[in-house]
Amino acid sequence: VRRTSGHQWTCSDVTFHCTSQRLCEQWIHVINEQLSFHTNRPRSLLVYINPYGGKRQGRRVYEQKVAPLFHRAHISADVIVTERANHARDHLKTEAELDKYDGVVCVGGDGMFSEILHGLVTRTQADSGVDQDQPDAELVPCSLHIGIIPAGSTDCICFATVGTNDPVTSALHIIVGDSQPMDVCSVHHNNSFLRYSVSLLGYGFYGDVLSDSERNRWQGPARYDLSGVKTFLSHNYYEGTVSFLPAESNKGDPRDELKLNGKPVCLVCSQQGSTLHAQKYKNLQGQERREKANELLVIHGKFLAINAANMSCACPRSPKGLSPSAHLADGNTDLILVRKCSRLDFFRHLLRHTNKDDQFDHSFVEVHRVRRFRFQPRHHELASLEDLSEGLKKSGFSPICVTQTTCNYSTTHSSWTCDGEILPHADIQVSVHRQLIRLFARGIEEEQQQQRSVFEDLGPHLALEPSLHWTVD
Ligand SMILES: CCCCCCCCCCCCC/C=C/[C@@H](O)[C@H](COP(=O)(O)O)NC(=O)CCCCC
Ligand SMILES: Nc1ncnc2c1ncn2[C@@H]1O[C@H](COP(=O)(O)OP(=O)(O)O)[C@@H](O)[C@H]1O
Ligand SMILES: [Ca+2]
Repeated sequence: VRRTSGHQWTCSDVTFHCTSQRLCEQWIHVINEQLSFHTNRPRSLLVYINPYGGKRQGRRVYEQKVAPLFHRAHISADVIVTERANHARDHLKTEAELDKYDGVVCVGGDGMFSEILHGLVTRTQADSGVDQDQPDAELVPCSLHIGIIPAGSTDCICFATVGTNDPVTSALHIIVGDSQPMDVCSVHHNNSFLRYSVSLLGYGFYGDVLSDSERNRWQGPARYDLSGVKTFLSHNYYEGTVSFLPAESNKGDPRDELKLNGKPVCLVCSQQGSTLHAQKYKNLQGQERREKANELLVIHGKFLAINAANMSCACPRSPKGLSPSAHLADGNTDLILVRKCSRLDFFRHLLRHTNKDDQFDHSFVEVHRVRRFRFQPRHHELASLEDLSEGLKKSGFSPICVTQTTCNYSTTHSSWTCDGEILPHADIQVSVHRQLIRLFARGIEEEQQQQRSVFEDLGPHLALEPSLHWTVD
């Protein structure tokens, strides 16, 4: 494996020249033996392909770019091309013989990943007798790793855990057996389970974009641009109450400039992080400790967007993501509240998702790292009445704003987008489950890490004797 630019990996060949046939056979034997010590590397995978994701290239991408690499790496793969939505989820939940596999691979976008996530997590809880309807249930982590071959529209989960949306790079991360733990949010409504989420839970702006874009799915990835512009012009805001349990103090702040975000050595995501915290925590006395651990903060307001980013949500549209310092595996999600503001201010904020400026540095934006939160929309009728009187006061606004204010009367509720799927309820409770799943990935590598050979990362097993004469093509 060779690293190229922009976090991409390619396959590279190494040719060994030996002085005799016997020596050559010895080397082949030793190399195969050493490779067999790499128990992390998968040998058998279950692959689901969504043929309709993104630009409908999933099948071609798998057959032409990924299957030949799996074959070379002696990985066997059982492939299922899905025939309907939720085919992969249902198969994983009830039928799949999971004992036969070292991992599950999805070829598609975030929606397809979400199917695999639901299939595996639900199956694991059912097998372990855990009731996922209980919001405070302690969920059992999944034993199988998940690999993502990006072939969807946004592919944010792949981008934010690998650093690029390239099928060959993802296939190579699977082949070398990389492992990246990931937090999963559970979403409940009135104490009954709705969905799991790993990337963005968005109410208001992003929820509206998703709801609108579903009607134009035939446009492929471009549907988000059209709906993005329409939703921005609508400038709808929504009233409600957000209550949340803040993260423990050692988990950093969403406005930190963290260099180790999501990396294997990241103290916040690793076990050391919890130990550091335990030490600090001991200093709090009994009663005070219990209060601090369960103190809910409550914020009431009118919001253009409420976003819970369980990871950075970096993607090609937003290379740093909605919350650049969010961790992949710290047990928290970053709750971003964008209050009602002018259209121009909201545009400035959105623009910062696409460049290096700090998107939280606005008076109308606040961000909190949280373990749990709840959102309750304001009661429909009350909100309509108040919006009506406010709309009249606003008659000095530009024509487009006046027209839209009229539209706001009927749109007091938005919808939540949950990794690109629309939730049926606005009143939700969300809890983060730390490191519930593991991906075949390693987080986005720093520049220095990228200079290293992937062989160095594989550790001492592949440190070949220097007496061998070899050339690299
Ligand atoms: C002035 C220009 C403003 C442009 C702002 C663009 C900011 C984009 C941030 C996107 C964050 C996306 C987080 C991930 C969401 C995906 O899970 C979801 C489904 O993905 P998939 O199944 O692969 O289609 N995608 C979206 O929600 C798309 C949002 C696009 C909003 C413009
Ligand atoms: N064979 C199929 N036919 C129709 N829909 C499917 C099929 N397989 C999966 N899906 C659904 O397609 C939706 C979008 O899939 P995804 O791969 O995320 O593509 P995109 O990124 O373009 O949204 C998901 O909700 C998934 O459940
Ligand atoms: Ca997290």
